[in-house]
Amino acid sequence: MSAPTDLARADQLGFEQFVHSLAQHLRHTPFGWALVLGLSWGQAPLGPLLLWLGVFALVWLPSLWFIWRCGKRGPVLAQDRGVVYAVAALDGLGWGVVVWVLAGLSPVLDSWVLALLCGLAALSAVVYLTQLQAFRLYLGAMGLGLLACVLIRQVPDWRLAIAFGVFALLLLRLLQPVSARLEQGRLHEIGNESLAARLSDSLARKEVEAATDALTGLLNRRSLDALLQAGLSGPVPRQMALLMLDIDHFKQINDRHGHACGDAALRAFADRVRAQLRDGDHCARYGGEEFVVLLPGASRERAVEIAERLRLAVQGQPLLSQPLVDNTVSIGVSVVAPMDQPAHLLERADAALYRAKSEGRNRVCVA
Ligand SMILES: Nc1nc2c(ncn2[C@@H]2O[C@H](COP(=O)(O)OP(=O)(O)OP(=O)(O)O)[C@@H](O)[C@H]2O)c(=O)[nH]1
Repeated sequence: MSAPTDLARADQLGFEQFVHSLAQHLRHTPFGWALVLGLSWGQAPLGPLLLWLGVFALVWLPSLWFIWRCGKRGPVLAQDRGVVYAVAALDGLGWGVVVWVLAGLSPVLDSWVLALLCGLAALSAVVYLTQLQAFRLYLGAMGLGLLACVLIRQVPDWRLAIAFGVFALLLLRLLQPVSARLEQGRLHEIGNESLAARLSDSLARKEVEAATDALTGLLNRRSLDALLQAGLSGPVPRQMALLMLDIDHFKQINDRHGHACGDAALRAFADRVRAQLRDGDHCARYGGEEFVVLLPGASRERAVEIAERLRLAVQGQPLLSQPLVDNTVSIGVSVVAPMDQPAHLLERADAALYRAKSEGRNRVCVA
């Protein structure tokens, strides 16, 4: 069972395909006129033929323009259906009234007119496959010209009118299952599209979840490992510095104000650090109240400068004001050395951090 939105979308898609095909169909109308002129040349009076052609062309030109414009701006079923269907009906009528010009002149011409109308109807079936309602109008308008001629002028023979009617009904009957199958196909296509969009959305969400720390929104340890690995994987490792940050006396926040307050302090700390970094620098939560900042391209001096800036940014303003949480941060700095593996860089920064803690906290130490 398809959702109403899918059905509406399938209808709209069918309509778009129809307008596109109708535009092509109308562009080929002059070939039909040439066929009529060529085959009835010398057998039908030229005056009525040219009059038919002139009037048809007067209707055809604005129809073609409208359908072309509609196709260009993107047809909208609810808005354009009326005019598009009117164009279809006028096109059918244009061909139907050719009977008035050609019928009754000779039995051969009468049969030829019937063959022309049936051939046109069969050719147009492909165009109208997605809009059978419009096809009914087209065939009805065509048949109307024929029927009016038979009723009023008694030409061509009734049998020819009946033959066209039977042919039109058969054609519609044959098209119905094909058209229904096409609609099913469109529904499947739309269903597949929305499924693919949902899957790709959820995959993107899962990828973000797998790469980030849920509490702070920073990169998690897995992403940090991948970044380090990528940074150190070339034959000559890229210049890079690593800062390991640890909030001083963090345990006291939990002990005094509770775990939720500790979480809020971690989030505030993450925001504070993030605000100090440039695009291209990375910040990850390494675990607990330990964070790592990766500074691609940074020298030892630059890394120390940034670490000092981070330290002052934490010291300068309480992490939380209600309740007051005013902790400082200790930072260990390491820079990439030849033959370094990610673990080496982390170990050196950790050792520098340990030194910063043991020397009294709230300071930056370099490995
Ligand atoms: N609220 C909260 N607390 C955490 C989280 N992860 C780790 N902690 C707490 O962080 C505290 C870390 O304490 P310690 O390792 O003793 O370090 P510290 O109190 O910061 O002391 P120093 O690092 O020596 O300055 C522990 O109490 C952990 O329970 C977390 O996600 N949320």
